[in-house]
Amino acid sequence: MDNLPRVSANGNTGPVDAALVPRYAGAATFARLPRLDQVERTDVAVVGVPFDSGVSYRPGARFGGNHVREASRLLRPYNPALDASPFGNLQVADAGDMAVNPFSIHEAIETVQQNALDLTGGGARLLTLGGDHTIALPLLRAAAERAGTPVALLHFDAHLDTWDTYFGAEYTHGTPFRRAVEEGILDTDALSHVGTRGPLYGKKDLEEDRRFGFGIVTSSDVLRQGVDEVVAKLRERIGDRPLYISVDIDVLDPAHAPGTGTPEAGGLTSRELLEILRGLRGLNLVGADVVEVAPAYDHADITAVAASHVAYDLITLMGLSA
Ligand SMILES: N=C(N)NCCCC(=O)O
Ligand SMILES: [Zn+2]
Ligand SMILES: [Zn+2]
Repeated sequence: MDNLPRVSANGNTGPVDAALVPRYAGAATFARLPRLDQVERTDVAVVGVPFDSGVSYRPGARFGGNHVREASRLLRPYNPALDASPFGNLQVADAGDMAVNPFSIHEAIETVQQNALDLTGGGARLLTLGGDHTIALPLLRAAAERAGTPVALLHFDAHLDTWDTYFGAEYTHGTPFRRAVEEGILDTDALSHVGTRGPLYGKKDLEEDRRFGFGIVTSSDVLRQGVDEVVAKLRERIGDRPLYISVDIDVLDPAHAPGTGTPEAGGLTSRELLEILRGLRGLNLVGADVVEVAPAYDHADITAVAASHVAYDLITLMGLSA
């Protein structure tokens, strides 16, 4: 362990104390937490996947993880919205980045799956910072293997990501959830998209998506029904199943998340997204990701700040899980 003063509780090594070491000093780990090699056990591992070879439009999400880590320096140890101290309830550590091959999507997918299994071997849960949405497939494979059963999926995104192929390619950022359904790793009674909007290729996209078992809460549903009604519907659909949450940051309106590769107008506010997440307290959250942060299109770290808070609330939820 380094000799930096940390905010620690319940035997868990916490973030470097911002009252004693300026929060902008030193190399960035998520929320200034210890690295994985600095702790003896881990309840939640935060890991980056610097991979964006699966994108269909603007690249750059390979730089997302470190951009979110930099923006996460301002996170504080107590989360009043959930009345919890996530880094005191759990040992959370930053596992660094997976060494994924940028020239072979197939090999990258294998690496993500294997690294996810390695990191969760001792019972830790994973919070992954993307990377493009392709990586959700191997992360779901690992989550289902660890859960020993297909998992429920709550998918926040402007897009369905249940398309079939692009240029004949099966593994892209627009196709992970179709592949996951085909592979039988998702519990098809408990699949939800939230925040969906924008033009599609055709009505067939929605028909196929429904056939796979997905329920959709569109971005306008969130506006018209409100957060509480949406949360109640999601909770009912998920029940006590092992749950994986995948957050494509483009679920947010481009005003709240400009730094992403396939932006769509009319999205959620960061407040709406955080409020929905906070309504999920007590569910059996087994893993989560925040993907598609592309710093080259970000301004004033707007997207990275939102993503870091989403990751923080997801970790808090892991500490409040059933
Ligand atoms: N951002 C994600 N994950 N998918 C977007 C795919 C949109 C498209 O190329 O049609
Ligand atoms: Zn998307
Ligand atoms: Zn997506």
